[in-house]
Amino acid sequence: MTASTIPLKDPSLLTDKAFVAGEWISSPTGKTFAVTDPFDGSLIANVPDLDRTVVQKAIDAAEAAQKLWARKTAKERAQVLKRWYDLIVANADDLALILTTEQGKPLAEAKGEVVSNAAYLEWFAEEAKRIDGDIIPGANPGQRIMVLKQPVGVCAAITPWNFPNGMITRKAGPALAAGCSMILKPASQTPLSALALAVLAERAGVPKGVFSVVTGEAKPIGLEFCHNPKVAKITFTGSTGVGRWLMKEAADGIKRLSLELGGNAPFIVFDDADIDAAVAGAMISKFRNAGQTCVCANRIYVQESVVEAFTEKLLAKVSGLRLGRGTEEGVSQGPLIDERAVAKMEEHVADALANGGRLLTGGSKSDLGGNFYQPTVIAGVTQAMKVAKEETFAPLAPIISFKTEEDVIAMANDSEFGLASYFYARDMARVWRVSEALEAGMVGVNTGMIANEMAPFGGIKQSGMGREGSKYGIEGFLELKYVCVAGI
Ligand SMILES: NC(=O)C1=CN([C@@H]2O[C@H](COP(=O)(O)OP(=O)(O)OC[C@H]3O[C@@H](n4cnc5c(N)ncnc54)[C@H](OP(=O)(O)O)[C@@H]3O)[C@@H](O)[C@H]2O)C=CC1
Ligand SMILES: O=C(O)[C@H](O)CS(=O)(=O)O
Repeated sequence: MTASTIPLKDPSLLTDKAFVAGEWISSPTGKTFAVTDPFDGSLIANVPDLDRTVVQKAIDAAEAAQKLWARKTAKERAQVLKRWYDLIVANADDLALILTTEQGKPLAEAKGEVVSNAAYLEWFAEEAKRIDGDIIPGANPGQRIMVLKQPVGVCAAITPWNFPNGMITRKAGPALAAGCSMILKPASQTPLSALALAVLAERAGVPKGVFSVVTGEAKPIGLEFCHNPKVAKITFTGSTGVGRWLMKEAADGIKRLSLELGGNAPFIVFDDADIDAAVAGAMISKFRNAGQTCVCANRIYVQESVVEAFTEKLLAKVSGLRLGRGTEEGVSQGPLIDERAVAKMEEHVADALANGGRLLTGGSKSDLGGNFYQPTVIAGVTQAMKVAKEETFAPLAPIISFKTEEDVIAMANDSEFGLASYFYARDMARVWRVSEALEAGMVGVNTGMIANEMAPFGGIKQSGMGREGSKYGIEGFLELKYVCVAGI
Protein backbone atom coordinates (compact mmCIF):
# COMPACT_ATOMS: atom_id res chain seq x y z
CA MET A 1 0.00 0.00 0.00
CA THR A 2 1.30 3.47 -0.75
CA ALA A 3 0.81 6.42 1.60
CA SER A 4 -2.06 7.77 -0.48
CA THR A 5 -3.96 4.47 -0.58
CA ILE A 6 -3.97 3.78 3.18
CA PRO A 7 -7.62 4.48 4.07
CA LEU A 8 -7.08 6.75 7.09
CA LYS A 9 -9.88 8.69 8.73
CA ASP A 10 -7.32 11.44 9.41
CA PRO A 11 -4.73 11.42 6.59
CA SER A 12 -2.70 14.13 8.34
CA LEU A 13 -1.40 11.44 10.72
CA LEU A 14 0.73 10.02 7.94
CA THR A 15 3.68 12.28 7.30
CA ASP A 16 6.97 11.93 5.46
CA LYS A 17 8.62 14.76 7.40
CA ALA A 18 10.75 14.47 10.53
CA PHE A 19 9.86 16.41 13.68
CA VAL A 20 12.82 18.40 14.97
CA ALA A 21 12.68 21.10 17.62
CA GLY A 22 8.95 21.49 17.11
CA GLU A 23 9.20 21.90 13.31
CA TRP A 24 8.21 19.44 10.59
CA ILE A 25 11.22 19.24 8.29
CA SER A 26 12.24 17.66 5.02
CA SER A 27 15.78 16.43 4.60
CA PRO A 28 18.08 19.49 4.37
CA THR A 29 20.48 17.47 2.18
CA GLY A 30 17.66 16.04 0.06
CA LYS A 31 18.65 12.50 1.16
CA THR A 32 15.73 10.24 2.02
CA PHE A 33 15.16 6.54 2.57
CA ALA A 34 12.27 4.31 1.57
CA VAL A 35 9.71 2.80 3.93
CA THR A 36 8.09 -0.24 2.39
CA ASP A 37 5.16 -2.54 3.12
CA PRO A 38 6.60 -5.92 4.21
CA PHE A 39 3.55 -7.64 2.70
CA ASP A 40 4.64 -6.98 -0.89
CA GLY A 41 7.61 -4.61 -0.73
CA SER A 42 5.63 -1.70 -2.16
CA LEU A 43 6.83 1.81 -1.37
CA ILE A 44 4.81 3.59 1.33
CA ALA A 45 6.84 6.78 1.70
CA ASN A 46 10.31 8.30 1.57
CA VAL A 47 11.37 9.90 4.85
CA PRO A 48 14.31 12.21 5.64
CA ASP A 49 17.72 10.66 6.08
CA LEU A 50 18.97 13.28 8.53
CA ASP A 51 22.62 13.92 9.20
CA ARG A 52 24.29 14.63 12.53
CA THR A 53 23.92 18.40 12.27
CA VAL A 54 20.14 18.06 12.39
CA VAL A 55 20.39 15.63 15.30
CA GLN A 56 22.56 18.20 17.10
CA LYS A 57 19.87 20.79 16.50
CA ALA A 58 17.27 18.48 18.03
CA ILE A 59 19.52 17.92 21.04
CA ASP A 60 20.14 21.68 21.49
CA ALA A 61 16.40 22.31 21.38
CA ALA A 62 15.76 19.44 23.77
CA GLU A 63 18.25 20.90 26.23
CA ALA A 64 16.62 24.33 26.21
CA ALA A 65 13.08 22.97 26.30
CA GLN A 66 13.82 20.50 29.10
CA LYS A 67 14.64 23.23 31.57
CA LEU A 68 11.26 24.88 31.05
CA TRP A 69 9.40 21.56 30.94
CA ALA A 70 10.95 20.46 34.24
CA ARG A 71 9.82 23.72 35.83
CA LYS A 72 6.18 23.02 35.08
CA THR A 73 4.24 21.45 37.90
CA ALA A 74 3.79 17.70 37.83
CA LYS A 75 0.09 18.31 37.32
CA GLU A 76 0.73 20.42 34.21
CA ARG A 77 2.99 17.75 32.72
CA ALA A 78 0.41 15.12 33.61
CA GLN A 79 -2.32 17.04 31.79
CA VAL A 80 -0.27 17.16 28.59
CA LEU A 81 0.54 13.44 28.80
CA LYS A 82 -3.10 12.61 29.46
CA ARG A 83 -4.16 14.63 26.39
CA TRP A 84 -1.58 12.74 24.31
CA TYR A 85 -2.98 9.46 25.65
CA ASP A 86 -6.56 10.51 24.83
CA LEU A 87 -5.58 11.49 21.28
CA ILE A 88 -3.81 8.18 20.69
CA VAL A 89 -6.84 6.22 21.87
CA ALA A 90 -9.17 8.38 19.77
CA ASN A 91 -6.98 7.77 16.69
CA ALA A 92 -6.16 4.13 17.44
CA ASP A 93 -7.73 2.79 14.24
CA ASP A 94 -5.58 5.03 12.05
CA LEU A 95 -2.43 4.42 14.09
CA ALA A 96 -3.04 0.67 13.81
CA LEU A 97 -3.45 0.92 10.05
CA ILE A 98 -0.19 2.84 9.68
CA LEU A 99 1.53 0.30 11.93
CA THR A 100 0.25 -2.74 10.03
CA THR A 101 1.18 -1.21 6.69
CA GLU A 102 4.79 -0.59 7.63
CA GLN A 103 5.31 -3.58 9.93
CA GLY A 104 2.96 -6.33 8.72
CA LYS A 105 1.30 -7.53 11.95
CA PRO A 106 -2.46 -8.22 11.91
CA LEU A 107 -4.60 -5.13 12.40
CA ALA A 108 -6.16 -6.35 15.66
CA GLU A 109 -2.69 -6.92 17.11
CA ALA A 110 -1.60 -3.49 15.89
CA LYS A 111 -4.57 -1.85 17.58
CA GLY A 112 -3.84 -3.83 20.73
CA GLU A 113 -0.25 -2.54 20.66
CA VAL A 114 -1.38 1.07 20.22
CA VAL A 115 -3.97 1.07 22.98
CA SER A 116 -2.18 -1.09 25.54
CA ASN A 117 1.00 0.95 25.22
CA ALA A 118 -0.75 4.33 25.20
CA ALA A 119 -1.65 3.25 28.72
CA TYR A 120 1.99 3.91 29.71
CA LEU A 121 1.34 7.60 29.01
CA GLU A 122 -1.75 7.52 31.19
CA TRP A 123 0.05 5.61 33.93
CA PHE A 124 3.09 7.89 34.00
CA ALA A 125 0.90 11.00 33.81
CA GLU A 126 -0.40 9.81 37.17
CA GLU A 127 3.04 8.83 38.45
CA ALA A 128 4.37 12.34 37.66
CA LYS A 129 2.45 13.54 40.69
CA ARG A 130 4.05 10.94 42.95
CA ILE A 131 7.75 11.68 42.44
CA ASP A 132 8.19 12.02 46.17
CA GLY A 133 11.43 12.91 47.87
CA ASP A 134 12.39 12.13 51.44
CA ILE A 135 13.50 13.71 54.69
CA ILE A 136 15.97 11.62 56.67
CA PRO A 137 17.14 12.41 60.23
CA GLY A 138 20.54 14.12 60.14
CA ALA A 139 23.88 12.93 61.46
CA ASN A 140 23.57 15.40 64.35
CA PRO A 141 20.63 17.23 65.97
CA GLY A 142 21.17 20.38 63.90
CA GLN A 143 20.98 18.62 60.53
CA ARG A 144 18.36 17.14 58.25
CA ILE A 145 18.99 15.11 55.12
CA MET A 146 16.69 16.11 52.33
CA VAL A 147 16.43 13.85 49.27
CA LEU A 148 15.17 15.37 46.02
CA LYS A 149 14.32 13.53 42.83
CA GLN A 150 15.17 15.52 39.72
CA PRO A 151 14.90 14.73 36.01
CA VAL A 152 17.96 13.17 34.40
CA GLY A 153 17.77 15.78 31.60
CA VAL A 154 17.91 15.22 27.85
CA CYS A 155 17.12 11.61 26.91
CA ALA A 156 17.76 9.90 23.59
CA ALA A 157 15.55 6.95 22.69
CA ILE A 158 16.14 4.29 20.03
CA THR A 159 13.27 1.95 19.25
CA PRO A 160 12.84 -1.23 17.16
CA TRP A 161 10.56 -2.22 14.30
CA ASN A 162 8.69 -5.03 16.07
CA PHE A 163 6.61 -2.63 18.21
CA PRO A 164 6.92 0.61 16.23
CA ASN A 165 4.29 2.43 18.25
CA GLY A 166 4.30 0.87 21.71
CA MET A 167 8.01 1.07 22.42
CA ILE A 168 7.81 4.85 22.03
CA THR A 169 5.03 5.59 24.50
CA ARG A 170 6.74 3.25 26.98
CA LYS A 171 9.83 5.42 26.91
CA ALA A 172 8.32 8.87 26.39
CA GLY A 173 5.75 8.39 29.17
CA PRO A 174 8.16 8.10 32.10
CA ALA A 175 10.71 10.49 30.56
CA LEU A 176 8.28 13.35 30.04
CA ALA A 177 6.50 12.67 33.33
CA ALA A 178 9.83 12.99 35.14
CA GLY A 179 10.52 16.33 33.45
CA CYS A 180 13.00 15.08 30.85
CA SER A 181 12.93 15.86 27.14
CA MET A 182 13.40 13.20 24.47
CA ILE A 183 14.84 12.82 21.00
CA LEU A 184 13.66 9.62 19.39
CA LYS A 185 15.27 7.64 16.61
CA PRO A 186 12.74 5.07 15.42
CA ALA A 187 13.68 1.95 13.43
CA SER A 188 14.23 2.77 9.77
CA GLN A 189 11.81 0.06 8.72
CA THR A 190 8.95 1.60 10.73
CA PRO A 191 9.34 5.37 11.25
CA LEU A 192 5.79 6.29 10.19
CA SER A 193 4.20 5.15 13.46
CA ALA A 194 6.69 7.29 15.38
CA LEU A 195 5.96 10.34 13.24
CA ALA A 196 2.21 9.81 13.66
CA LEU A 197 2.73 9.79 17.44
CA ALA A 198 4.67 13.05 17.10
CA VAL A 199 1.72 14.62 15.22
CA LEU A 200 -0.47 13.76 18.21
CA ALA A 201 2.15 14.90 20.74
CA GLU A 202 2.17 18.30 19.09
CA ARG A 203 -1.65 18.40 19.14
CA ALA A 204 -1.61 17.42 22.80
CA GLY A 205 0.50 20.46 23.61
CA VAL A 206 3.91 18.87 24.20
CA PRO A 207 6.10 22.00 24.00
CA LYS A 208 8.47 22.51 21.07
CA GLY A 209 11.73 20.65 21.55
CA VAL A 210 10.48 18.42 24.36
CA PHE A 211 9.83 15.56 21.93
CA SER A 212 11.63 15.29 18.57
CA VAL A 213 11.74 12.43 16.07
CA VAL A 214 14.91 12.13 13.99
CA THR A 215 14.88 9.67 11.11
CA GLY A 216 17.99 8.43 9.36
CA GLU A 217 20.97 6.13 9.38
CA ALA A 218 21.40 4.42 12.73
CA LYS A 219 25.14 4.62 13.36
CA PRO A 220 25.76 8.38 12.95
CA ILE A 221 22.65 9.17 14.99
CA GLY A 222 23.69 6.62 17.62
CA LEU A 223 27.18 8.15 17.77
CA GLU A 224 25.74 11.63 18.24
CA PHE A 225 23.52 10.38 21.06
CA CYS A 226 26.47 8.64 22.72
CA HIS A 227 29.03 11.43 22.36
CA ASN A 228 27.00 14.62 22.67
CA PRO A 229 27.58 15.89 26.23
CA LYS A 230 24.08 17.38 26.36
CA VAL A 231 22.51 13.91 26.22
CA ALA A 232 22.26 12.57 29.76
CA LYS A 233 20.58 9.25 29.10
CA ILE A 234 20.00 6.72 26.34
CA THR A 235 17.06 4.37 26.42
CA PHE A 236 17.16 1.57 23.85
CA THR A 237 15.11 -1.44 22.82
CA GLY A 238 16.63 -3.78 20.26
CA SER A 239 19.31 -6.38 19.79
CA THR A 240 21.91 -7.22 22.42
CA GLY A 241 24.68 -6.48 19.89
CA VAL A 242 23.57 -2.89 19.37
CA GLY A 243 22.90 -2.47 23.09
CA ARG A 244 26.47 -3.55 23.85
CA TRP A 245 27.83 -1.14 21.23
CA LEU A 246 25.82 1.76 22.67
CA MET A 247 27.09 0.93 26.15
CA LYS A 248 30.69 1.07 24.97
CA GLU A 249 30.22 4.28 23.00
CA ALA A 250 28.36 5.97 25.87
CA ALA A 251 30.98 4.95 28.43
CA ASP A 252 33.22 8.02 28.03
CA GLY A 253 30.35 10.34 28.91
CA ILE A 254 29.16 8.02 31.73
CA LYS A 255 25.66 8.27 30.29
CA ARG A 256 22.70 6.69 32.01
CA LEU A 257 21.42 3.69 30.08
CA SER A 258 18.25 1.66 29.98
CA LEU A 259 18.54 -1.36 27.72
CA GLU A 260 15.75 -3.73 26.71
CA LEU A 261 17.63 -6.33 24.68
CA GLY A 262 17.25 -9.77 23.24
CA GLY A 263 15.74 -12.75 25.04
CA ASN A 264 15.67 -16.53 24.77
CA ALA A 265 12.58 -17.26 26.80
CA PRO A 266 12.03 -20.77 28.16
CA PHE A 267 8.38 -21.86 28.24
CA ILE A 268 8.00 -24.82 30.59
CA VAL A 269 5.04 -27.17 30.89
CA PHE A 270 5.07 -29.36 34.00
CA ASP A 271 3.13 -32.60 34.36
CA ASP A 272 0.62 -31.00 36.76
CA ALA A 273 -0.22 -28.17 34.36
CA ASP A 274 -3.59 -27.49 32.78
CA ILE A 275 -2.52 -28.59 29.30
CA ASP A 276 -5.19 -26.65 27.40
CA ALA A 277 -4.21 -23.47 29.23
CA ALA A 278 -0.53 -24.19 28.54
CA VAL A 279 -1.24 -24.61 24.81
CA ALA A 280 -3.19 -21.35 24.75
CA GLY A 281 -0.32 -19.59 26.53
CA ALA A 282 2.26 -21.10 24.19
CA MET A 283 0.30 -19.94 21.14
CA ILE A 284 0.15 -16.34 22.29
CA SER A 285 3.69 -16.29 23.60
CA LYS A 286 5.20 -17.97 20.55
CA PHE A 287 3.14 -16.73 17.62
CA ARG A 288 2.17 -13.15 18.56
CA ASN A 289 3.68 -10.82 15.96
CA ALA A 290 4.74 -13.96 14.01
CA GLY A 291 7.24 -14.77 16.74
CA GLN A 292 8.92 -11.37 16.58
CA THR A 293 8.71 -10.22 20.20
CA CYS A 294 11.60 -10.07 22.64
CA VAL A 295 9.51 -12.00 25.18
CA CYS A 296 8.48 -14.74 22.72
CA ALA A 297 8.72 -18.32 23.94
CA ASN A 298 11.91 -19.44 22.21
CA ARG A 299 12.35 -22.90 23.78
CA ILE A 300 9.34 -24.98 24.81
CA TYR A 301 10.19 -27.54 27.50
CA VAL A 302 7.52 -30.17 28.21
CA GLN A 303 7.70 -32.85 30.91
CA GLU A 304 7.99 -36.33 29.41
CA SER A 305 4.64 -37.66 30.62
CA VAL A 306 2.65 -34.83 29.00
CA VAL A 307 4.74 -34.10 25.92
CA GLU A 308 2.54 -36.12 23.57
CA ALA A 309 -0.73 -34.57 24.77
CA PHE A 310 0.72 -31.05 24.69
CA THR A 311 2.23 -31.47 21.22
CA GLU A 312 -0.98 -32.87 19.73
CA LYS A 313 -3.04 -29.97 21.07
CA LEU A 314 -0.44 -27.42 20.02
CA LEU A 315 -0.41 -28.76 16.46
CA ALA A 316 -4.19 -28.49 16.27
CA LYS A 317 -4.00 -24.81 17.23
CA VAL A 318 -1.08 -24.08 14.89
CA SER A 319 -3.04 -25.54 11.97
CA GLY A 320 -5.67 -22.85 12.62
CA LEU A 321 -3.25 -19.95 12.09
CA ARG A 322 -3.93 -17.98 8.91
CA LEU A 323 -1.19 -16.12 7.08
CA GLY A 324 -1.83 -13.05 4.97
CA ARG A 325 -1.92 -9.29 4.70
CA GLY A 326 -2.40 -7.86 8.17
CA THR A 327 -5.38 -5.79 7.12
CA GLU A 328 -7.36 -8.83 5.91
CA GLU A 329 -10.10 -10.16 8.16
CA GLY A 330 -9.15 -13.39 9.96
CA VAL A 331 -5.38 -13.14 9.38
CA SER A 332 -3.38 -14.11 12.46
CA GLN A 333 0.16 -14.09 11.02
CA GLY A 334 1.70 -11.37 8.90
CA PRO A 335 4.97 -11.57 7.00
CA LEU A 336 8.33 -11.49 8.75
CA ILE A 337 9.94 -8.08 8.72
CA ASP A 338 12.58 -8.79 6.06
CA GLU A 339 14.69 -11.39 4.25
CA ARG A 340 17.22 -11.41 7.08
CA ALA A 341 14.50 -12.58 9.47
CA VAL A 342 13.49 -15.34 7.03
CA ALA A 343 17.12 -16.41 6.66
CA LYS A 344 17.50 -16.75 10.45
CA MET A 345 14.36 -18.88 10.64
CA GLU A 346 15.66 -21.08 7.82
CA GLU A 347 19.01 -21.45 9.55
CA HIS A 348 17.43 -22.53 12.84
CA VAL A 349 15.05 -24.99 11.16
CA ALA A 350 17.86 -26.51 9.07
CA ASP A 351 20.14 -26.85 12.09
CA ALA A 352 17.43 -28.52 14.20
CA LEU A 353 16.51 -30.98 11.44
CA ALA A 354 20.14 -31.79 10.62
CA ASN A 355 20.74 -32.67 14.26
CA GLY A 356 17.83 -35.02 14.80
CA GLY A 357 14.80 -32.74 15.27
CA ARG A 358 11.49 -34.05 13.85
CA LEU A 359 9.47 -31.63 11.73
CA LEU A 360 5.80 -31.81 12.73
CA THR A 361 4.43 -28.93 10.68
CA GLY A 362 5.71 -26.04 8.57
CA GLY A 363 9.41 -26.05 7.86
CA SER A 364 9.45 -23.90 4.73
CA LYS A 365 8.43 -20.56 3.28
CA SER A 366 4.75 -20.09 2.64
CA ASP A 367 3.12 -20.20 -0.81
CA LEU A 368 2.29 -16.53 -0.27
CA GLY A 369 5.93 -15.79 -1.14
CA GLY A 370 7.74 -12.67 0.04
CA ASN A 371 8.74 -12.85 3.68
CA PHE A 372 6.03 -15.29 4.74
CA TYR A 373 7.24 -18.38 6.58
CA GLN A 374 4.93 -21.15 7.76
CA PRO A 375 4.38 -21.52 11.51
CA THR A 376 6.64 -24.43 12.36
CA VAL A 377 6.76 -27.02 15.12
CA ILE A 378 9.80 -29.26 15.61
CA ALA A 379 9.93 -32.05 18.22
CA GLY A 380 12.94 -33.86 19.62
CA VAL A 381 14.92 -30.65 20.02
CA THR A 382 18.01 -30.60 22.25
CA GLN A 383 19.96 -27.96 24.15
CA ALA A 384 22.79 -28.23 21.63
CA MET A 385 20.74 -26.89 18.73
CA LYS A 386 20.88 -23.26 17.59
CA VAL A 387 17.22 -22.76 18.36
CA ALA A 388 17.90 -23.47 22.03
CA LYS A 389 20.83 -21.08 22.21
CA GLU A 390 19.82 -18.09 20.06
CA GLU A 391 16.69 -15.98 19.75
CA THR A 392 14.93 -17.14 16.56
CA PHE A 393 12.57 -14.11 16.39
CA ALA A 394 10.30 -16.01 14.02
CA PRO A 395 7.39 -18.52 14.18
CA LEU A 396 9.36 -21.62 15.20
CA ALA A 397 8.14 -23.67 18.18
CA PRO A 398 10.86 -26.16 19.22
CA ILE A 399 9.79 -28.83 21.71
CA ILE A 400 12.33 -30.19 24.18
CA SER A 401 11.19 -32.89 26.60
CA PHE A 402 12.53 -33.07 30.16
CA LYS A 403 12.44 -35.46 33.12
CA THR A 404 12.69 -33.47 36.36
CA GLU A 405 12.17 -29.98 37.74
CA GLU A 406 15.87 -29.76 38.52
CA ASP A 407 16.82 -30.70 34.95
CA VAL A 408 14.53 -28.15 33.35
CA ILE A 409 15.65 -25.31 35.59
CA ALA A 410 19.25 -26.04 34.68
CA MET A 411 18.36 -26.09 30.98
CA ALA A 412 16.23 -22.94 31.20
CA ASN A 413 19.00 -21.02 32.96
CA ASP A 414 21.68 -22.19 30.55
CA SER A 415 21.59 -18.95 28.56
CA GLU A 416 23.35 -15.61 28.60
CA PHE A 417 19.89 -14.04 28.27
CA GLY A 418 17.41 -13.44 31.07
CA LEU A 419 14.42 -11.48 29.85
CA ALA A 420 11.14 -13.42 30.04
CA SER A 421 10.38 -16.96 31.17
CA TYR A 422 7.13 -18.85 31.51
CA PHE A 423 5.91 -21.99 33.18
CA TYR A 424 2.65 -23.83 33.69
CA ALA A 425 2.10 -25.77 36.91
CA ARG A 426 -0.58 -26.09 39.59
CA ASP A 427 1.40 -27.25 42.61
CA MET A 428 1.90 -24.08 44.68
CA ALA A 429 5.17 -25.18 46.22
CA ARG A 430 6.51 -25.77 42.72
CA VAL A 431 5.18 -22.38 41.58
CA TRP A 432 7.25 -20.65 44.29
CA ARG A 433 10.36 -22.79 43.77
CA VAL A 434 10.46 -22.38 40.02
CA SER A 435 9.57 -18.66 40.06
CA GLU A 436 12.50 -18.03 42.36
CA ALA A 437 14.91 -20.29 40.51
CA LEU A 438 14.43 -18.99 36.97
CA GLU A 439 17.11 -16.49 35.96
CA ALA A 440 14.94 -13.91 34.23
CA GLY A 441 13.64 -10.42 34.86
CA MET A 442 10.07 -11.61 34.28
CA VAL A 443 8.28 -14.88 34.97
CA GLY A 444 4.84 -15.68 33.62
CA VAL A 445 3.16 -18.35 35.74
CA ASN A 446 0.21 -19.94 33.94
CA THR A 447 0.14 -17.09 31.43
CA GLY A 448 1.81 -16.32 28.12
CA MET A 449 1.28 -12.54 28.33
CA ILE A 450 3.18 -10.54 30.90
CA ALA A 451 3.53 -6.93 29.72
CA ASN A 452 1.35 -4.09 30.95
CA GLU A 453 1.93 -0.57 32.23
CA MET A 454 1.54 -1.60 35.87
CA ALA A 455 4.40 -4.14 35.78
CA PRO A 456 8.19 -3.63 35.72
CA PHE A 457 9.22 -4.91 32.27
CA GLY A 458 12.89 -5.70 31.77
CA GLY A 459 15.66 -8.23 31.86
CA ILE A 460 18.75 -9.46 33.69
CA LYS A 461 22.01 -10.92 32.35
CA GLN A 462 22.62 -9.86 28.73
CA SER A 463 18.94 -9.02 28.24
CA GLY A 464 19.59 -5.55 29.55
CA MET A 465 19.12 -3.23 32.47
CA GLY A 466 16.41 -0.92 33.75
CA ARG A 467 12.66 -1.40 33.86
CA GLU A 468 9.76 0.04 31.88
CA GLY A 469 6.31 0.38 33.42
CA SER A 470 5.14 0.36 37.05
CA LYS A 471 6.28 2.69 39.82
CA TYR A 472 9.84 1.50 39.11
CA GLY A 473 9.73 2.63 35.48
CA ILE A 474 10.18 6.31 36.27
CA GLU A 475 13.29 5.77 38.37
CA GLY A 476 15.58 5.49 35.34
CA PHE A 477 14.62 9.04 34.36
CA LEU A 478 15.34 10.55 37.78
CA GLU A 479 18.49 11.43 39.70
CA LEU A 480 18.63 11.56 43.48
CA LYS A 481 20.05 14.71 45.01
CA TYR A 482 20.81 14.85 48.70
CA VAL A 483 20.75 18.25 50.37
CA CYS A 484 22.30 18.46 53.83
CA VAL A 485 20.43 21.17 55.71
CA ALA A 486 22.42 22.24 58.77
CA GLY A 487 22.13 24.98 61.36
CA ILE A 488 18.70 23.90 62.54
N1 LIG B 1 14.40 -6.59 22.26
C1 LIG B 1 13.63 -6.41 21.21
O1 LIG B 1 12.47 -6.05 21.30
C2 LIG B 1 14.22 -6.56 19.86
C3 LIG B 1 15.18 -7.48 19.59
N2 LIG B 1 15.67 -7.58 18.35
C4 LIG B 1 16.64 -8.63 18.06
O2 LIG B 1 17.61 -8.12 17.20
C5 LIG B 1 17.65 -8.86 15.99
C6 LIG B 1 18.00 -7.94 14.86
O3 LIG B 1 17.01 -6.93 14.69
P1 LIG B 1 17.41 -5.46 14.28
O4 LIG B 1 16.29 -4.72 13.75
O5 LIG B 1 18.61 -5.56 13.41
O6 LIG B 1 17.76 -4.83 15.70
P2 LIG B 1 18.70 -3.61 15.98
O7 LIG B 1 19.14 -3.71 17.37
O8 LIG B 1 19.71 -3.50 14.91
O9 LIG B 1 17.71 -2.35 15.77
C7 LIG B 1 16.94 -1.77 16.78
C8 LIG B 1 17.07 -0.25 16.71
O10 LIG B 1 18.43 0.12 16.89
C9 LIG B 1 18.85 0.93 15.81
N3 LIG B 1 20.28 0.75 15.61
C10 LIG B 1 20.92 -0.23 14.93
N4 LIG B 1 22.26 -0.01 14.98
C11 LIG B 1 22.44 1.13 15.68
C12 LIG B 1 23.57 1.89 16.05
N5 LIG B 1 24.81 1.52 15.73
N6 LIG B 1 23.38 3.02 16.77
C13 LIG B 1 22.16 3.41 17.10
N7 LIG B 1 21.04 2.75 16.76
C14 LIG B 1 21.18 1.60 16.09
C15 LIG B 1 17.99 0.49 14.66
O11 LIG B 1 18.00 1.48 13.66
P3 LIG B 1 17.80 1.08 12.10
O12 LIG B 1 16.46 0.49 12.03
O13 LIG B 1 17.92 2.40 11.43
O14 LIG B 1 18.89 0.13 11.77
C16 LIG B 1 16.66 0.36 15.36
O15 LIG B 1 16.11 1.62 15.58
C17 LIG B 1 16.29 -9.50 15.90
O16 LIG B 1 16.28 -10.61 15.08
C18 LIG B 1 16.04 -9.80 17.34
O17 LIG B 1 16.72 -10.98 17.68
C19 LIG B 1 15.25 -6.74 17.36
C20 LIG B 1 14.30 -5.80 17.57
C21 LIG B 1 13.68 -5.66 18.86
O1 LIG C 1 9.29 -7.32 21.96
C1 LIG C 1 9.00 -6.57 22.89
O2 LIG C 1 9.60 -5.53 23.12
C2 LIG C 1 7.87 -6.94 23.81
O3 LIG C 1 7.63 -8.28 23.69
C3 LIG C 1 6.61 -6.26 23.52
S1 LIG C 1 5.36 -6.72 24.59
O4 LIG C 1 5.43 -8.10 24.94
O5 LIG C 1 5.53 -5.93 25.78
O6 LIG C 1 4.10 -6.41 23.93
